[in-house]
Amino acid sequence: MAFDDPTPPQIGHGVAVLVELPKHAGLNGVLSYRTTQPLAAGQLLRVPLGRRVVCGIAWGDDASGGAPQQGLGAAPTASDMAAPVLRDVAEALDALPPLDAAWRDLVTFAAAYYQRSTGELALSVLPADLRELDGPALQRRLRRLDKRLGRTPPSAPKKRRGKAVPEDEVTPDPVPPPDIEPPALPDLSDEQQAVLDALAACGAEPVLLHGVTGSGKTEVYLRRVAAALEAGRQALLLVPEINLTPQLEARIRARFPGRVTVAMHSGLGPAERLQNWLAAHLGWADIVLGTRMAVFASMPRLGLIVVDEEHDPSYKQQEGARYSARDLAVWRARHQGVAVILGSATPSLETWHNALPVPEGNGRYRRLAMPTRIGAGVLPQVRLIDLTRLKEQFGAKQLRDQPFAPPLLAALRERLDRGEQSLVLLNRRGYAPVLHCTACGWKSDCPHCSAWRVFHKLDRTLRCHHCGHAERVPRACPSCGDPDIQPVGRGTERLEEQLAAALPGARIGRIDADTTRAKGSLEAQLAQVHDGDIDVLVGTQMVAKGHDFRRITLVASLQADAALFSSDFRAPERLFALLMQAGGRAGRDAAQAARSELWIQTWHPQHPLYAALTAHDYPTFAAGQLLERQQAGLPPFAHLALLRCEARTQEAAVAFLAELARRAAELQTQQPAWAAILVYPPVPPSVQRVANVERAQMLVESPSRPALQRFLAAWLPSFQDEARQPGTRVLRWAVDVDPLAI
Ligand SMILES: Nc1ncnc2c1ncn2[C@@H]1O[C@H](COP(=O)(O)OP(=O)(O)OP(=O)(O)O)[C@@H](O)[C@H]1O
Ligand SMILES: [Zn+2]
Repeated sequence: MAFDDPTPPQIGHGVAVLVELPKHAGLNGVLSYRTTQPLAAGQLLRVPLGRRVVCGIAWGDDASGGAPQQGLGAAPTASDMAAPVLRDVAEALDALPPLDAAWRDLVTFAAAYYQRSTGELALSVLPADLRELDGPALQRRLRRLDKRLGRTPPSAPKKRRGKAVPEDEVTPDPVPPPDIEPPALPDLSDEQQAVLDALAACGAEPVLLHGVTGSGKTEVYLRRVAAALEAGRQALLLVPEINLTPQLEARIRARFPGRVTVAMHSGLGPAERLQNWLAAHLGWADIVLGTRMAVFASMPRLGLIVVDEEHDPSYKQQEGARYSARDLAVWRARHQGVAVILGSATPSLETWHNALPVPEGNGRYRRLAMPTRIGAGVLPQVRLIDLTRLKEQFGAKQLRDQPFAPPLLAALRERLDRGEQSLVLLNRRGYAPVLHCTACGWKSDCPHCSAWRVFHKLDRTLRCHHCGHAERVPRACPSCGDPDIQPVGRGTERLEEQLAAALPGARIGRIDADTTRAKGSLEAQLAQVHDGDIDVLVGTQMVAKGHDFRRITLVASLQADAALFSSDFRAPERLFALLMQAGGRAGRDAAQAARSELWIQTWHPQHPLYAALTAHDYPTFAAGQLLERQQAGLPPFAHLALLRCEARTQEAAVAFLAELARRAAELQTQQPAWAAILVYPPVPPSVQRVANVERAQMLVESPSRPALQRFLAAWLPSFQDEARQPGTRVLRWAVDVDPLAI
């Protein structure tokens, strides 16, 4: 690759600079400029672009083929191309070391894989504030950071006329931690010890740590982090949603006093995000704890990557470059020759398949298991309640008004009497998913979306969860005027109300997206649970994962069945993971574990998913799912891309995709290797219209990943072409490689 060339451009020569330009611009984001000083590849710059001055990254010398950026945004003509007059680099931010080759390779790979421009991806993963900084502002930020961390800022690299600044000279040395008494460590369980021995021996091979909930995976991560820090390296810890686990950050800081831990996630303010990024990039931070965006952290001494709860869908970015941070973490670790640990009690089927030995799987990862809970704690006993029998016994009305089977209610009361906590899961917020008029059949649909508006009783609104459209609840039916409009179905608000009625005196709490909007409110509510101020917690999947609740001994899931029959082939996998994780919140204290239970109310108690769940048997569940996937030609046995299109009308969206399909067929006749790729007809997604925009999607399936990659790259120009056609009514289109939700 051209940018690996360590020779910097000569003074007065052209330099290729990466700027934030989308792929549509056709340049992959590389433009040429003139420089009057030697620039190392990866150096952050300020460069003129059109009428603005923007952030750029020196990407190699001019031979790497940037288009000239000249004039005031004028399009280059053929004669300009012959003798380009380059604009000058405005400024080099040389108080910062350049982004290293490993980082540049990572963004180059990610951009190509997810079909984005390198410039767009590379700059979008830098903190917004960094992109705005000029030299003096950067100096001020560095001094502030230096004060906070007590480190000396790097001096600007020595300028040597026409000579490279070798990368190892700008890579910071690790700073020895101050002498602070480390906290006492727990004695490792035999399983933890065995896993750690194996990890110490297995070098940079990717590892799946398959440990049941409460088996002590976090302790294993922390020991490996400690080993990396001792070796003078930095550690990167990825978690699905950091707000959900404030505990973890505190635990890491307590474990590594004197070391610098920084967080990277979207909940941080811009100034803090920049500080933390700088600390990582300068090598001052030893540990980076972050969500998916942190996979792009610049870490010059990276020595370990951990991906906790690797199966979690939030590792997949759902807009812009739709990258999978888990997959990029594995790529990055392999590319840099560092260890990566993927941890989960319910691995994604892709990862499981990678970790199964040949011939069942493909043996790419090492699999290490921790099948038992810490302190001889047992996993919760699973109890299935047959809703069909319940309905026969009590009638439909009773089931609506009082949604708990009598034995479940008795079990909840028992917990209450013993002073233990319960968690009731319902994956639907609001009071009721729809309001309905008993006289004329009117339903609270959203005028802008193909969806119902949800009834929120607290503020008496009807709110669309897709477009946000909210209105006061009408007093009477807007269609026929009848005053008898009724909530249909149940959300967490209503469940909270029904629980309060069924369990007089119990302190009931609710945690969902509605109760946690204010900053800090989730932390406060979780603290209430941990402090024992709540007896029964009602919540959505937000509370099902990751939390180390010590006093919960009962978890109940009230209506989970929908996922069994979803058109999304990943729905059963997600349901299994959710229920396993939710059950995993119960009985985490070994003293109480023996009587911990996971209750599931279902219309389909015979379903094999529930049988596997009852036996806590992930491998059997996974084997069944993998067999189905293999027979149906689905991931991990095939590779998918999903094309999404938005337009004012459904016809326009479908026509756009249909035209692309036609062009795909043309391409396929040209290249025999692409003949096996299937392009399915365009279809509307489950919610077809959102905020008055019609959506359509088209699935592309390939038995080979490289073939799909090359095919998409060849196909993409026709998208740009088609979208530029005069009279096109397409608003947006996007390519989602390895889509998670179909
Ligand atoms: N060796 C040990 N000795 C005593 N306690 C331990 C040990 N290892 C872990 N623990 C404790 O056991 C509990 C569960 O551990 P941890 O949270 O790491 O489990 P986990 O495998 O990450 O679970 P989950 O997948 O449910 O998040 C924690 O409270 C932790 O402090
Ligand atoms: Zn809407």
